[in-house]
Amino acid sequence: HTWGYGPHDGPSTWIESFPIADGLRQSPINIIPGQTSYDPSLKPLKLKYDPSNAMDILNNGHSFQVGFLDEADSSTLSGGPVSGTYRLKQFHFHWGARDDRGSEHTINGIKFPAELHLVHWNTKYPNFGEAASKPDGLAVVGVFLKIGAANPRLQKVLDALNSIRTKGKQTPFANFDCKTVLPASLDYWTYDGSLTTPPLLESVTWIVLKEPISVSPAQMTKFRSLMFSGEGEAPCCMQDNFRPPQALKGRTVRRSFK
Ligand SMILES: NS(=O)(=O)c1ccco1
Ligand SMILES: [Zn+2]
Repeated sequence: HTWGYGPHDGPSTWIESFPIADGLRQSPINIIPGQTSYDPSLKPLKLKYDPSNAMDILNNGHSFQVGFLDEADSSTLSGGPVSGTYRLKQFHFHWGARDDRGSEHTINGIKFPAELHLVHWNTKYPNFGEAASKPDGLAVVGVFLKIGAANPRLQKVLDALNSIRTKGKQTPFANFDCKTVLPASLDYWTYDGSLTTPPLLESVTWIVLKEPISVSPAQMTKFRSLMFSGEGEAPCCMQDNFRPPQALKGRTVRRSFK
């Protein structure tokens, strides 16, 4: 019985197998900008991505993810709220069945149609798996998508979805520069949180960008053309694969901008 996003295996049931679901630093959260604190000691985010590190694109039955070669410090995150160097492992998205929902983080209760997560692990640990179990092990950059003009920078990813329609399908995905999907501004909110999918490990320094990137309704339809289900199973559209906001439990959300 694996987890999912449906009525019988969705976010409200995850606590049964993953008791940390009710922990002190769970993600996502609702960000209330008026209640965040500007921290002048926060450094600018330093992101360096090597397009040749892009390896493959996979439908894992919960989302799709683009995987990166992480054997060297060629695609890294440093600066911002973290110390040390974090290597890019993968990026993926969360989205809704309709344009009025889909993001995991919310701003003043507002949901965006989708949210991009770029997942990085701290090189003080030997690999992603080890890092994922440490309180400073991971750093995830979250980028909101908002409905607007078609985003040409997403097209290469969207075109690859035709090859990974069902759960477990994977195909090569080479030469992709993640910088091209980021917004102009790297202003961010940051807080201590967790993975937003099981095992919900409390190892993530969240870095949520203030500026969204655009996506068109037609491009959103392409996201929704993926399947949670495997080939030959009853088709079940991949949509609403987001966890709702979790309790802040006393945490402070800092911002890098005035
Ligand atoms: N959604 S997320 O970025 O917190 C994540 C990465 C791996 C598992 O869950
Ligand atoms: Zn995610």
